[in-house]
Amino acid sequence: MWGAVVCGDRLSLLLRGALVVTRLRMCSSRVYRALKRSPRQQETASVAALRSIRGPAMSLSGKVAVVTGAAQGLGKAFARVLLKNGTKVALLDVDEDAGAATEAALRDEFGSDATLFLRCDVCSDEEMKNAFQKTLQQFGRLDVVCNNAGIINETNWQKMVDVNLNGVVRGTYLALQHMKKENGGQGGVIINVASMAGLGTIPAVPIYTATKHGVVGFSKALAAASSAAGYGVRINVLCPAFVQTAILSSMQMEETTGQFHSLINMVEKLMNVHGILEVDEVAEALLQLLQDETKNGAVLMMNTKGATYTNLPAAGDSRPAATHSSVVI
Ligand SMILES: NC(=O)c1ccc[n+]([C@@H]2O[C@H](COP(=O)([O-])OP(=O)(O)OC[C@H]3O[C@@H](n4cnc5c(N)ncnc54)[C@H](O)[C@@H]3O)[C@@H](O)[C@H]2O)c1
Ligand SMILES: CCCCC[C@H](O)/C=C/C=C\C=C\C=C\[C@@H](O)[C@@H](O)CCCC(=O)O
Repeated sequence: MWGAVVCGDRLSLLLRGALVVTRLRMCSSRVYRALKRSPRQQETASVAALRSIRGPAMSLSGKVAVVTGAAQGLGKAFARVLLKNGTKVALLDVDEDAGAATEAALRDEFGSDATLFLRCDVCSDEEMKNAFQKTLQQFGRLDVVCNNAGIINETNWQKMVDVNLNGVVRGTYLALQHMKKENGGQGGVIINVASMAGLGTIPAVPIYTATKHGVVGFSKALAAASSAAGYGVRINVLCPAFVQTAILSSMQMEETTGQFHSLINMVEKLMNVHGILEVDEVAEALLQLLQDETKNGAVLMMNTKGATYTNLPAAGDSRPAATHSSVVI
């Protein structure tokens, strides 16, 4: 009889252990790879690769962005890379303390007028609407929206669906409302953060997997609609593999009875295959999706081996999905 067994501490201890073992293994192999290449070669390879496939570049200087889930982790790294490129950033997050601390740190680094923290739950229509309004009041325009907030909680899966999928839909539609040209907006770009779990599957977290597949499908469909309607808004998806942030250690996993170790082993195997990225590496990929004006409906997946655009079929394209494009960064 299928039933869910909440594994709680034992499972998270096992996973933390797997994370530590994997990280040590990955560190040693990444150190080995890094040592094999000189710093210049390493720098050249990564910067040239990122630039080599970029189309005409959108300037970020003087632009305004909203980033959800910006108090820590990937969202904080996204906010920082945008600020480094001259963008003003509204930091939206439900965690008031972390958000205020991140705002203070980023103001110290980029100036008091560069960023604004707004406590905001992406599950709330009212709070999201108000946060977008306050962003426009503060900075006068809106050019970039990164719907990044997300959680992993297979126990309270309804909440996870609300944050990971409904929150992305809410942020995307608010972005369109303020940016699309038919409403008097200047156009812009939306980056929705999915995961490689949105392109394949992680059996240990089936509902998380579903939310990320939903983000990919929604974003690609709306990108095609935006293009057809002439909104002037590009919509792209970022699908990182594992990244060193709090989400991995904070998750509560519920799983079917009797497959405990096999599910954990699958996650550990995926970690070995994909490695564990640093947040700044993913932030560089975000820049590419933002600035490459040829990218609309693009899905950029990345792990420690590099980044690849996947060729998921566009709307109306009946050909089978060829998952990988030729370019690897
Ligand atoms: N870390 C990874 O391995 C990984 C891999 C692929 C994709 N992702 C995705 O990246 C995104 C960011 O995750 P992270 O790894 O930085 O996690 P994180 O836990 O470090 O940061 C997530 C942030 O979102 C905020 N948040 C959570 N619920 C919210 C809500 N209802 N409203 C507003 N803010 C909320 C949290 O307070 C936190 O600051 C998520 O969508 C996650 O699914 C993470
Ligand atoms: C229990 C850990 C949850 C971590 C969630 C976070 O989003 C990290 C995900 C990291 C990697 C996921 C990899 C999934 C890989 C396989 O599903 C693979 O089939 C994907 C293939 C995609 C493709 O080639 O197009």
